Amino acid sequence: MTQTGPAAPAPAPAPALPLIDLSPYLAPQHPGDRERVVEQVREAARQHGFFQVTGHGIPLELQRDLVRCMDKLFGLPREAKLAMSFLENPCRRGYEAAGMSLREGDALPDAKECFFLARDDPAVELSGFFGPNVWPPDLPDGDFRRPAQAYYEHSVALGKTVWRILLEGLGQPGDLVEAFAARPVVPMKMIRYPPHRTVRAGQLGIGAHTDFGGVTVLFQQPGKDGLEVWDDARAAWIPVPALEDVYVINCGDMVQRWSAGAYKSARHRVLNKADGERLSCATFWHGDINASNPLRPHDPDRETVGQLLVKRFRSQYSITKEAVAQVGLV
Ligand SMILES: O=C(O)CCC(=O)C(=O)O
Ligand SMILES: [Fe+2]
Repeated sequence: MTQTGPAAPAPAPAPALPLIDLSPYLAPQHPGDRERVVEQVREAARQHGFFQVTGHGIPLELQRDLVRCMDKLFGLPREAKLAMSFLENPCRRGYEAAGMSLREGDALPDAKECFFLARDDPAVELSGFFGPNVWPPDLPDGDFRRPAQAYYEHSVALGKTVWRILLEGLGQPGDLVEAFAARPVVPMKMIRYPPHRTVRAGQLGIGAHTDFGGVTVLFQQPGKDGLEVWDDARAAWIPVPALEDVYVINCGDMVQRWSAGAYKSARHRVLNKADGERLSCATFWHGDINASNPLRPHDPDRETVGQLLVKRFRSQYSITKEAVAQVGLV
């Protein structure tokens, strides 16, 4: 007779990030709709620093245009991409080749390649915080520039909405976001991860890191999984599925610091799990360069967005003396 012991415990369900519908906040139908969303976001940002959103207001057609834009851009010959190098650009707009980002502690640099853009201002101002974008000369405006800009504006609007919700979550008037958004610094990064089989053993798409600034609005190409978020409570990575029309939102270090830890800046990384390449696009909504902490307006620390950005980048890139002076750092 075979003895059957107690049934093995069922494996714990894979943890998942909260999925929040923003539409009751953007277009409330019932009393309490907005408050409920604010509460959901506050809890998710407290516990994980990351959450997924639907009902976000970015049209699906624009998301599809964005994928086409990225396909065309990263499909250009290597020389054409290198001719747009962000290292040659006073505003750090343009192309970053694979292998250029190495994080402290990682053995190998990131496998990803990127393309940076932001609002297309006519002239370089504030030593490169604002200025013109780089546009690929070989791609017609209708194939890249126009759809990329339209997408950019929508992702900027979503970032601002999330900031408003985060403010309300800490009991601040949502309208504080208007001064904070007077002329916000919002870089956008298009990213292509090569197929996993082509990268070296141990090389990550993007190594584990926290985002340094405000709110990140992340588009993932549908079906191209790879993003993982560190969960302190379980001491494990949470995989984040790449779902159509679902955005990932996360808080950066500035938000964690300015909220006195009420909102978390969580570590995350990308290991391309898709068969082929993986595309994503991150919009980093930092805030007005001269604004200080809107999450706790009585914070005695009056450090500004510009000062934090310069401090962060000074160690990484060659920030000019003028930029340091312009944000009031010596
Ligand atoms: O590509 C992704 O899914 C995440 C990208 C990311 O974490 C970043 O660019 O900071
Ligand atoms: Fe990130």
